[in-house]
Amino acid sequence: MSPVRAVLTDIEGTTSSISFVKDVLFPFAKRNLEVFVATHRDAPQVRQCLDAARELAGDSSLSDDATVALLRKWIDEDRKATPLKSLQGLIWEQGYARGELQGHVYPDAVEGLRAWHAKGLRLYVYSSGSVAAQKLIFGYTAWGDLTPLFSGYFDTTTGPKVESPSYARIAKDLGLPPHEVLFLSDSVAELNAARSAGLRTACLDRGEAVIPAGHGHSTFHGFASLDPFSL
Ligand SMILES: CSCCC(=O)C(=O)COP(=O)(O)O
Ligand SMILES: [Mg+2]
Repeated sequence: MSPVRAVLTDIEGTTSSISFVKDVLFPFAKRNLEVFVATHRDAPQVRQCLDAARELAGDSSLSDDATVALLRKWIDEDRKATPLKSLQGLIWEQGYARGELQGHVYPDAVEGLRAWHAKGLRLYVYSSGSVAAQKLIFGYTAWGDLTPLFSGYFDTTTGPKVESPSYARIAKDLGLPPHEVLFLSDSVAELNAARSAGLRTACLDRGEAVIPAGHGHSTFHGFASLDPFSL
């Protein structure tokens, strides 16, 4: 079988802690959403997010205030809705720029990504967080800006992470046969979808969440023991 040429990685639970996303990023967005929308409601990107949220909710007559309330509810429910994810990215951008947020990346993930990049592997991100948010979490880390390691980013505009056509689309975009792409995630539903599209897969079990047994994906507790060339 031909070797792995690219690694496509999830963020939350894979390169970065679930707790950082759920206990730091989401509350930050929830806390700042109302003021952010009030301050930027005329910016085209913000208007577009609000309109798209109303459309998703099936109620184009929702006021901005009601839409903000709905978005706050979606944050609590961890909805992977594209307009919510775009707005979160815009709010986090301010937090990173002001030094109120620092992107969490596990030290073993930093080392692994650097080593694989140095060996010529192409690295990509696929997260439910918007591409802008992905660039921020890797751009503002304790190790500095890690974004030069990555060749590209994919978010929910490519498709849901639990649907196999999304992975087929990404492999096509990379110009690689699916089996030359290794997908890393802590979500069995995502790994199953990637495997159905023909990608190689590895499950990250960092002990932060319960991962059901019997899924059949090679499992690793961090990047240190994970050699993409041996999978
Ligand atoms: C880009 S950091 C924020 C991640 C995020 O918003 C999220 O919902 C987690 O998604 P993932 O696909 O990385 O599990
Ligand atoms: Mg994840």
